[in-house]
Amino acid sequence: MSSDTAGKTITCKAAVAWEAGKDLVIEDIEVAPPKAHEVRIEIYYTGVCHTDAYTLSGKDPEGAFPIILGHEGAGIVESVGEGVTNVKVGDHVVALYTPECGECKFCKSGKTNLCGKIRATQGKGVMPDGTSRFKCKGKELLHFMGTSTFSQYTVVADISVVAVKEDAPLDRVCLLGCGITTGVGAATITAKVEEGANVAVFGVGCVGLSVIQGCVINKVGKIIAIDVNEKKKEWAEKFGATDFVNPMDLPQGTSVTEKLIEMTDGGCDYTFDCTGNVSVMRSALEACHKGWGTSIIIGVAAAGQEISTRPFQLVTGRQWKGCAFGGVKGRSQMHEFVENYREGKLKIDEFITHRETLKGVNQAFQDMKAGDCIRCVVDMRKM
Ligand SMILES: NC(=O)C1=CN([C@@H]2O[C@H](COP(=O)(O)OP(=O)(O)OC[C@H]3O[C@@H](n4cnc5c(N)ncnc54)[C@H](OP(=O)(O)O)[C@@H]3O)[C@@H](O)[C@H]2O)C=CC1
Ligand SMILES: N[C@@H](CCC(=O)N[C@@H](CSC=O)C(=O)NCC(=O)O)C(=O)O
Ligand SMILES: [Zn+2]
Ligand SMILES: [Zn+2]
Repeated sequence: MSSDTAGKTITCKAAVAWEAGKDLVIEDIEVAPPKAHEVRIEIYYTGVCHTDAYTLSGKDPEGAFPIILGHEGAGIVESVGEGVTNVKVGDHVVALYTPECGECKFCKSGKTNLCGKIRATQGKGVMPDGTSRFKCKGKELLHFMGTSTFSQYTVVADISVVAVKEDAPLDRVCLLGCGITTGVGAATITAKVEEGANVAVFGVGCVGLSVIQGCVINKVGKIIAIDVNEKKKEWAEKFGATDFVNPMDLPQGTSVTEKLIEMTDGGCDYTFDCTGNVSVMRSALEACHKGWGTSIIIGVAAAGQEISTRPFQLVTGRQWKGCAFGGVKGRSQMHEFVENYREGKLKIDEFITHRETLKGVNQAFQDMKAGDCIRCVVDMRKM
């Protein structure tokens, strides 16, 4: 099968971030055809993640402008470049900001999902050959996280895309492109939380709720959710948290760490930071049980922020870890996530609190900051 547009430049709408800290602007952009080992995708739906807002804010050391943000997208393959064998025209796909080449030192290590093949160019906002496929008003636009899903058409490396079953709704499985997979994977793949373990999850957003979901899947014991927003208690409980702590409500002089240690008879087996706040990361580590407790950092902290603790915390057996995309290998493992959703074993629909059209993408960013939004899905084909 081939499309009428194959080999031609496509003009379409995209939300362009011209400058840090400014609203996105809906523009007509030109999207060049995919080169060898590249795939052009018509993006149907995209989620908006806090990492998009983080880069737009100007706090991301890798953030450069003008750029097309977005990394939680799903759509249909419009055309493929020479040598592409893993997807074909018409395939329903999810874009992967953590690619999987299967051949590099990282992919072959069996120890990580991070793939090294295109990380350097991806971080610079260009395709693996060092150039961009996007143009607007004669200017080149940068790619974001190898995906740029805030465009009606995008070009990605073939190792940055995975096909999903056609009956998996694109307006839902787009969220497997980041938040849900990240949280569930952090719990089940990175931490490998076990039955009966005591867990604390700091930050009850899409990522934190997904960690809770992963903990429920693995039948842990206590799941203590911590959030400064009282409204998140209901959300945490809906997803299976057994307890909720609002650090603002603790008696004067009691820290959240002390509270968690008291609630778990000496500390948690696993804690997860899903806030991106470095002082929360410290509390999460120090709430771990002496001798074996492990804390997983998921949240993305701004440029210049650093974590600290007394080395004694690690000397006495607590471990600090972190993961990107939950430790999930997108091309090998996405299928399992989609199947679990199709079989009713993985929640996705429940995360969608807001929907916007492409024109409403700035509203989606506002929604995200309002505190009552878990995920907003943008319909890229509606203006
Ligand atoms: N490593 C990775 O691969 C990935 C990392 N991320 C990162 O993960 C983080 C979470 O993402 P997401 O779930 O979408 O974000 P959300 O903002 O939706 O969730 C974070 C939650 O943490 C709460 N919070 C803020 N400060 C504190 C605090 N001091 N103590 C307890 N809770 C607090 C927020 O409350 P309030 O609503 O009041 O602000 C909010 O409810 C972000 O930093 C994001 O960039 C996301 C995806 C992938
Ligand atoms: N560019 C930032 C780092 C941002 C970051 O950590 N991104 C995560 C995914 S967050 C998704 O919403 C990630 O994949 N990290 C691994 C990587 O290789 O980028 C900075 O420079 O601080
Ligand atoms: Zn994300
Ligand atoms: Zn690789």
